[in-house]
Amino acid sequence: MLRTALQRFRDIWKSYRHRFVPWVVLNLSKNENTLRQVTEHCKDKVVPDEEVSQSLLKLFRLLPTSHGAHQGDLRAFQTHFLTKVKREEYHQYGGNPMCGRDAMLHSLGFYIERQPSTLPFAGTGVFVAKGLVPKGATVAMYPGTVYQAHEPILLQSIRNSFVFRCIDGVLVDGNDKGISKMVFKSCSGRDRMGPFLMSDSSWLTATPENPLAVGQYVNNCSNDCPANVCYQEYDVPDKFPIEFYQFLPNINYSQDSRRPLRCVVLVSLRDITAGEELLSNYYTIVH
Ligand SMILES: C[S@@+](CC[C@H](N)C(=O)[O-])C[C@H]1O[C@@H](n2cnc3c(N)ncnc32)[C@H](O)[C@@H]1O
Repeated sequence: MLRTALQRFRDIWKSYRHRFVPWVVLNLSKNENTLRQVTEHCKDKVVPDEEVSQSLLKLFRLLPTSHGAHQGDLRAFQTHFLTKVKREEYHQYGGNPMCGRDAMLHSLGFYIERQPSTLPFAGTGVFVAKGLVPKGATVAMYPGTVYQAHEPILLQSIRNSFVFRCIDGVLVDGNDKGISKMVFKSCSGRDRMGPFLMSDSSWLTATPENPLAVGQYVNNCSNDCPANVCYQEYDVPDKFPIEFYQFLPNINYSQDSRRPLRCVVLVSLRDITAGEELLSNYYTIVH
């Protein structure tokens, strides 16, 4: 009897896709209507990965590429590596890349920013500050250090409400303070490819260079305010241009991880207008 109960608990626990412990344990009973139910794994993605790639590349092409490369490296990069499309857009703006906010507005048609949440006692939230987010758009990224299921995260996870769990057990620690911050910076400084950084650590500051990288501040929906965005895992494809890794706000904890870099993006479930707060489902059950 005890074994059956334990088995049942294990099955339910495994089927949770995203969970921010102990938030789930304490609040699920109050917010049962906010559960997202997905019938099969393959139906979990709201938009194909290719669409996510296109949105990211549209934005990254307009961001300043200076950090992580020296002037000489940069010149070489601009001459030899810049893709044709990027070069055209770069020159269209007089060779001056835009600031993150303008780049986002120009490429995606909206920008988002952190502000005090409209929900009681919910701290900081993320809002659409300008423009319109169409349904199915990549609205934000969940930054942080990526731990494979077998890697140790105990110390970093203590009193940390920013540890995001993917269905395959991969964890993303999106805390921008304390030991989590130190771990991200150390991993980010470790990994380089020639002149290029392999990740962006500016999400740890108040002004991230990639303006999408504030997804860790998106709050959970309530019974009265339904979710308007949902999480979606995105494994960076092999063909992703090396020069744009410097804008990805995720890094593997382990240097010898053989898996593609796991990112998590937030995708809009409906059109979202300026002034609205982004709200996700912290609990998704995949049957
Ligand atoms: C991933 S963090 C989100 C960012 C958080 N709002 C902050 O300012 O640090 C998760 C935490 O946000 C708070 N939170 C999220 N959704 C909430 C809601 N609907 N009502 C109250 N608090 C919420 C809880 O404290 C939860 O542990």
